[in-house]
Order: sequence, then structure tokens, then C-alpha cells
Amino acid sequence: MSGGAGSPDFFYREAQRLGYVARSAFKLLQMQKQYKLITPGSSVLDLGCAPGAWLQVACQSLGPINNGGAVVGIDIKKVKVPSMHCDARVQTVCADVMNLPKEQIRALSPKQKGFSVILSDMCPLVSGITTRDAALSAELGMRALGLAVGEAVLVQSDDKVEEKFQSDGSGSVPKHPGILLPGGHLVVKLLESEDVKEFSQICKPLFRKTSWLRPKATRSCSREIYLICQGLSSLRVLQQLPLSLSLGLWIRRKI
Ligand SMILES: C[S@@+](CC[C@H](N)C(=O)[O-])C[C@H]1O[C@@H](n2cnc3c(N)ncnc32)[C@H](O)[C@@H]1O
Repeated sequence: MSGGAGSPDFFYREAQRLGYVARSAFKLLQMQKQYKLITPGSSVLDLGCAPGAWLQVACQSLGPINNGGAVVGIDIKKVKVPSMHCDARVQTVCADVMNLPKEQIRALSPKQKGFSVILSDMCPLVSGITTRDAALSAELGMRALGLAVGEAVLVQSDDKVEEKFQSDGSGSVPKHPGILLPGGHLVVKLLESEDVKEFSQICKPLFRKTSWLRPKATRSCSREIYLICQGLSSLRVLQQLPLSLSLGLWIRRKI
């Protein structure tokens, strides 16, 4: 019997040994090792945070408490902040991310300015119908992206917004489009499907770098994959991107 990283319950046992509430901790630990998304002082929003393993890794990544920083977790399920690896910088909110107004989420960030890292590990209740599950997961992913870069304006049904973008290509993005700070990072979990490629095409021009990651701790039977988006462009750059519009159009097409 093998006890290495290839064995089915290796990450489960390691999570128990190290005091993490779920094996998913190792997915964020791998992201941290490869991309260093969370640094001392970061303000982290963790969408779909139950049972709290990413809260633990996020808080650990902030370093000692006097370095500052904050972690806000939101989940439909009520989540108690784990006692291990978390401190007073971690808080959780029980709510449906699909319905919670963006400004209410922004209000949870330090000085209400927004977050420097947004993580979405949200996942629908898997039905086993591959296309349905992938579509639901894309919807959750789009919500995370929309919150980060400002879906609310881009998807509003006011045709004037669309006309303005189309007429001169310089449609004005509002002053506070999303809740991810310029230079910030976004991680989105998706279930593999045709839509996944399109999703990354939309993200690419908005961020300095985008990469796909299938973490070692992902179960072999799972179709999950993470899009890591690093370095959100500044507002000035976003305003000049005609592709910002396609996010809105794409979301509108899908929902
Ligand atoms: C895979 S779990 C997250 C695991 C978590 N990252 C951890 O390490 O402990 C996915 C979570 O997404 C949550 N979720 C799914 N849809 C949601 C929604 N619309 N709003 C808030 N949470 C949602 C589920 O309740 C579930 O707890």
C-alpha cells in the first residue's frame, strides 16, 4: 500500500495531521507556492468558504497578526471560523453570493476599498449531468469575475451602455467597477467544458497574466480546474479595452 501523494486519501490524512478542516487546503497551498497570491497585508475575499480550509491557508499566508491583512469568507452554509490557523483577522458571512449586492461585499473589505485577492472555490451541487454541472459552475465563476471587475454595469439591460461602448469604443467604465483592487489577483474554480476556454479569453486582457492549474490535491474523478488571474489592470487600461464589453455580452447570453 502506498502512502504517498498518489494514494487516494493522502491529502485527507495530511489535512488531519496538520489541523486543516479539509483536504482542499492543499489546493490553495499549491497555488500559494506557485503564484504567491496572498502576501502579508493582503485583503482576501473567499467565495464559497465552507468548511474553512482556504480561510486557514489564507490567514496563515498573511503571516503574524501584526502584519495586518484580512480574510472575509462567504458561503450559503453557516461557517464557524476554524480555531486552528485562523485569528481575529478572519470573519465569515452566511449568504448566497449570487444575490448579495456587490456594495455589501465591498463594505466588508478593509476601509471599504475592495480586496487585493478574490478566491472562488464555489461549486454547485453536482448532479452528474456533465453539461449542466459545467454550466452552473460557469455561472458561479462568472459571478466571481463580475464582482471582481464590475459585472453590474456591464450586464445592465440599459442599451445605452452597450451603444456607448459600440459607438466610440471608449465607453466609460464607472469609477468603482469591481471589488478587486487594481493589481489584485483572482482565482476561479470551473468545471471543464467548452465554455472554460471562452472564460479565459475574457479574463486574459483584463489581467497581466492568466494560467490554468489542476492542483495535485484534486481528485482524479473531478473535472475541476482553476483559472489563476494575476494583476488586474488599472482602471485606465480597463477603460480602453473593448473586450470588457464582451464580458457583459457573454454573461447576458448565458443567463
Ligand atoms: C468546494 S466547497 C469550498 C471549500 C473551501 N474552499 C474550503 O477549502 O473549505 C464549495 C462551497 O461553495 C459554496 N457555494 C456554492 N454556491 C454558492 C453560492 N451561490 N453562494 C455562496 N456559497 C456557495 C458551497 O456551499 C460549498 O461550501
